[in-house]
Amino acid sequence: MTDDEIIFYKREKLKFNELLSKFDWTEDCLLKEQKTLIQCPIDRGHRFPIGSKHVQHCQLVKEGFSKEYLKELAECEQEKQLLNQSGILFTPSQLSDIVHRPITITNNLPLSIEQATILFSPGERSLIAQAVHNEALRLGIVPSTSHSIIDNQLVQSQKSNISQQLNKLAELRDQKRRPTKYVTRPTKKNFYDIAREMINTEMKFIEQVNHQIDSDQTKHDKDHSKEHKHKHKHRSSSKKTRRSSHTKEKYYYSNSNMWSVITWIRDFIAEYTWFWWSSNDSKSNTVLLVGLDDAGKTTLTGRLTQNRLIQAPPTSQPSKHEIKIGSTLLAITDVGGHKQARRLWRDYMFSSTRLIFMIDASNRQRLPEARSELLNILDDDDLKFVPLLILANKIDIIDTAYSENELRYLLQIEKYLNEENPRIKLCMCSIKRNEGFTDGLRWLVKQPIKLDN
Ligand SMILES: Nc1nc2c(ncn2[C@@H]2O[C@H](COP(=O)(O)OP(=O)(O)OP(=O)(O)O)[C@@H](O)[C@H]2O)c(=O)[nH]1
Ligand SMILES: [Mg+2]
Repeated sequence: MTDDEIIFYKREKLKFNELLSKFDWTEDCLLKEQKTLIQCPIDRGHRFPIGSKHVQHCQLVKEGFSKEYLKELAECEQEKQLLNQSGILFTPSQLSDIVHRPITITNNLPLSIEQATILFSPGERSLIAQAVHNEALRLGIVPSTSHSIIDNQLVQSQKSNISQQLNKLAELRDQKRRPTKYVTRPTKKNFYDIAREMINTEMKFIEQVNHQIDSDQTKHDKDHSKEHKHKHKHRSSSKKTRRSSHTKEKYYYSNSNMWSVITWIRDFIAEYTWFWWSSNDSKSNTVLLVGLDDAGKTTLTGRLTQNRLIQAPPTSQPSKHEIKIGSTLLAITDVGGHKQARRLWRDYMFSSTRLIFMIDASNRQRLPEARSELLNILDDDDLKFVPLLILANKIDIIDTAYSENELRYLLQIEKYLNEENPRIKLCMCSIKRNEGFTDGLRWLVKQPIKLDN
């Protein structure tokens, strides 16, 4: 099987399993236990192994116990009995007092369990059950020593309180973990990288010096011409020129040695290494993967390298991964996305020939932040020839995920996409569901690149 066929097969299998789980089936049920399965008398779509408690659960769900709120079977039975058979009637106004809100129903209690579930929240049901129980005790319908459903409900609500607290603590822990200190791993640089860096730094310095000299000179010229406007009209201009060249010479003199070394290195690289740059495959296929934290970058690298859904902690160090798209080998660097890490993006961009910007399409609050980071890259003149793939991830979260058209508009990337040969591409994807990104990656590797960006 080819890679594509394997991916297709896995994706279809995932969809199939999701479908099965909706009917409470599993693949195992279908393949191995066909003979031992029986049909559910309540819902004909359900099949279940003999001996399981499926029918009772199904009955409870039908009676109005929601699946999420499913309690122990015994507790449900107790609640049903109390509500249905106590014979205790509450008027709507008494009911309003119990649940502390206006009630619109016209008939009196006892409520059937279906009505109770439809009309009242679990908390309110527990208040009603408490009131019914108290009334039953008062009338002597239930013995005072009986184990009440209230106790069960208390236990139930305590259980859910504890799990809520645990969830909150877990959230807090995750929030605290995100802004961890960013540690940069020393990168291995070769001779050419070091030379390039030296040249860039020195050229910037010299440009600054030149700029400073020019602005000093202009200022000085203005003052000077004011002072000697009438007196030394002709002499001043020659002095000015001499002063100017003298100052410049002074600066150049202090840097002249360095300047000549740099010029020599630059010329050397330009003349003798063009072949090396253009033939070096790894250099021409270096991809930088950026995007806000929590967008799913590391999850993508897991998909690409291990072909499975990984759960990674927030990235604290840049990491490099090699993957093959068709016959092309790509070296993808995943630099984290939190604020400290973003400072490094630009450094890495210059040693990369292609970019991937990942967005969490389902996170509406953080879209403006993602847009501003994206536009920073798109508006950077130094990067205007670098092909950029925008992966809008997490479209499986259908409640909040933006559509492609909405994103094109909200990210303000229409103008870049409408160019004749756009250097950017937007792909809607879900790394979790393993879909939507392969086309984008293929497009990215096919883009022509300019090596000396
Ligand atoms: N629902 C959904 N969740 C996803 C998807 N992709 C990634 N996630 C989840 O998003 C969370 C963040 O994923 P990471 O890959 O760690 O995010 P990151 O961009 O590497 O974040 P940093 O390392 O902090 O920059 C994880 O909990 C993933 O399971 C997806 O396609 N759908
Ligand atoms: Mg990460």
